[in-house]
Amino acid sequence: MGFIGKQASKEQVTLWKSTKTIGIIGLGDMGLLYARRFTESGWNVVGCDREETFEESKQKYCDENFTILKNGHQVSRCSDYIIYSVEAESIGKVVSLYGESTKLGAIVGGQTSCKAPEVAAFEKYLPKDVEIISVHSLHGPKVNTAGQPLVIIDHRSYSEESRQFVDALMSCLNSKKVYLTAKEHDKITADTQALTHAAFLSMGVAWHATKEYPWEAKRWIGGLENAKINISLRIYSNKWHVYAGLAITNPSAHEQILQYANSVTELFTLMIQGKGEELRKRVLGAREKVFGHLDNNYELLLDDDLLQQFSLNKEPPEGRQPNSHLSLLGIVDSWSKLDIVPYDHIICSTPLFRIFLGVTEYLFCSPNLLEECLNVAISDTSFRQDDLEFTLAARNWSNVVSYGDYNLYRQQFEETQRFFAPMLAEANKLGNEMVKIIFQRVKEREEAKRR
Ligand SMILES: NC(=O)C1=CN([C@@H]2O[C@H](COP(=O)(O)OP(=O)(O)OC[C@H]3O[C@@H](n4cnc5c(N)ncnc54)[C@H](OP(=O)(O)O)[C@@H]3O)[C@@H](O)[C@H]2O)C=CC1
Ligand SMILES: O=C(O)C(=O)Cc1ccc(O)cc1
Repeated sequence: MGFIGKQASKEQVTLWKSTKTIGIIGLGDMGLLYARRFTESGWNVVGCDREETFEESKQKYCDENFTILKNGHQVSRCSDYIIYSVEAESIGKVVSLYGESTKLGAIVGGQTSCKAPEVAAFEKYLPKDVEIISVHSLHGPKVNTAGQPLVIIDHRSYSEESRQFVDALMSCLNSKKVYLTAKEHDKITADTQALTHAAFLSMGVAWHATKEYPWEAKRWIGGLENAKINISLRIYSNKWHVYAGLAITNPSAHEQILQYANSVTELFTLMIQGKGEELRKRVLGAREKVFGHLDNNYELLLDDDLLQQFSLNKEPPEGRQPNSHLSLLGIVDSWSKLDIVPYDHIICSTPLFRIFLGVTEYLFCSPNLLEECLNVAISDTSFRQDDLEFTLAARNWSNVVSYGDYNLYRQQFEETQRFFAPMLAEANKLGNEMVKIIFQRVKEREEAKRR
């Protein structure tokens, strides 16, 4: 579906750059990323953080080429396109504060990860003359925006010119624009992000519970394990509210995280009951449903060798340690039960989701690997305690999300975050490298296909 008939002319964009103002409410990680990228491209940008921190913000951003204003009223009064980039939990409250100050005929959007509460707040608190075109960059603040998906939601635009203006502004990110409705966006992001985060958050809690740094223990060896460890730590190096908001505010996410907890519990139960045949049947059935459509020539996205180099251990042991991979069996079982075909969403996927899919695909589609994993699951007890902790963690995250308890979410997230704190900076560096190399590989492959 096209968002604009045709792009604005160069002259028009130059004129907008000299006459329009872009406002950003919330100069946290994502707001700052946008403010910098827009100013670098020649747009006039103003922004604010919470009013209480105005003096601090002025100091903090004194070397930047955008203007810091006192509060969202001032930003709203003078901006032609305003982006709310605040915590999902407080979007309603923040829009209720500043919405009425929006400049006559301006356009408003937001960066929150779930759009239902965001557009509800816009509809409730913005004057009717204001247009609503929202955005969502499907990546974290430290990822290069080029080539990453950027969702644009035209919820209430009144003219082609407004759409062209937002399109021209967003073009400076060089992201892949994807046009969706708010409802489509929330369903797809639940499918891709909710389960991914539930799995990696649970891994972190399980390692924390056994008081084991996985890169030190000699049991998580090999590329698949490196990917699990790096992504889990990457999530724990972000802010808790990003994951809490995304899961708690999205009703589809609740259902999916609950399914993940159930899948993991049921698979673990089959393991400890020694019901090998039943486990095998269930896992192979799920494989058929999720990966059955891939033909024999399908080239896997990732392999163990590629991921070997990304170990947090300075002297990683050689080889690969077989593992029951409960977290990965659980995800494919959940996709199967929820009728999710993860490939359908690749256009709208975050880097973490793509890596997760790559790792899962590798386990399920490489000859013998899944068989080995099922054998370990049934007959090798060395991962049982970890699998037990993992199951408890998955159920716990599901409970916290379904109760909508932000405080408990924060407490649990930050406890595990503290456990990993000494390694987060290093893990982030390595994770960035991993994301970059994998992204490059995908690009090369797409180019080769086109040739
Ligand atoms: N981080 C990520 O990976 C991604 C996040 N998102 C979404 O983007 C949004 C922002 O996330 P992110 O930048 O990471 O989070 P941050 O916490 O870094 O940024 C949010 C900012 O909004 C500020 N804020 C809160 N209330 C107000 C207010 N009344 N007026 C002005 N500023 C205010 C916060 O200030 P204070 O800290 O003082 O409260 C903070 O600086 C969230 O909804 C998140 O879900 C989307 C894509 C990726
Ligand atoms: O890639 C991921 O899943 C991340 O963890 C980063 C992220 C977090 C929140 C979003 O709304 C979009 C991307």
